[in-house]
Amino acid sequence: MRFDVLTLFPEIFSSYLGQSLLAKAIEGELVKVYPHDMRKWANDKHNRVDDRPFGGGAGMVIRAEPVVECVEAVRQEGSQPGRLIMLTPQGRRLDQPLVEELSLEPRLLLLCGRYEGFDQRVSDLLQPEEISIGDYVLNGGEVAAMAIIDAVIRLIPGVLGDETSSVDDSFSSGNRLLEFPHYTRPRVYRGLAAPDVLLSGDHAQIAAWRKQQSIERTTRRRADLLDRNAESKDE
Ligand SMILES: N#Cc1c(-c2ccc3cc[nH]c3c2)n[nH]c1N
Repeated sequence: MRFDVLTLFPEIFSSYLGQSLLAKAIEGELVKVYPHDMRKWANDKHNRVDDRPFGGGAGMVIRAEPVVECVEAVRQEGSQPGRLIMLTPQGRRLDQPLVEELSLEPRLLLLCGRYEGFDQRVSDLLQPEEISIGDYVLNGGEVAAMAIIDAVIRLIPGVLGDETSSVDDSFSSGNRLLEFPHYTRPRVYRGLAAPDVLLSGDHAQIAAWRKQQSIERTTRRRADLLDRNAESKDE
């Protein structure tokens, strides 16, 4: 799977690309991530990538020309145009079903804004899909792009080792329960002991305990997910 990230701050992705899971996926040629600096396409006489908004108001707007030309050029680099996604607070909320859908794409182009956002002609000409990672305001689309890459690569076959699977993750398709609590050595830490059932070797009992813990935790913290669980079972 190929990700092209179009941004004004490609350096943000340098250390992110080195994080272990992604680095292994890149090393294993399961994933490729290409940051692109949109400033390279700011070729007007002032080499400006942004400008003041028509109609006045605070902040700056990213000019359409460098963005449209960057997208067109980057698309030429690959064997297929890819699914173009603009990160924006106004977009469709990212959830696990959408992550699963995106993980089936061979190529994603992630368009990261800054300042007050993009000139509207970027959307008019490129018709990007708009996605938001949540109802809070970030300073740009880069963190959202990393969230999408991070969530998607977990679902690409071979990225997670054999010992780890995304199947039982909270929110994976059909699974709307929060994870159960985890414990590891030492058995007792500062007077707090790991539950005996986890050391019993009785896998049926362990599975039952974990399921109960997930249900209790979800009921306490995210009862809304239980409603969605019920709805999806009715479908
Ligand atoms: N996705 C997303 C976002 C953003 C976002 C995205 C792009 C820009 C460009 C300037 N400010 C931005 C905020 N805020 N909150 C989200 N969930």
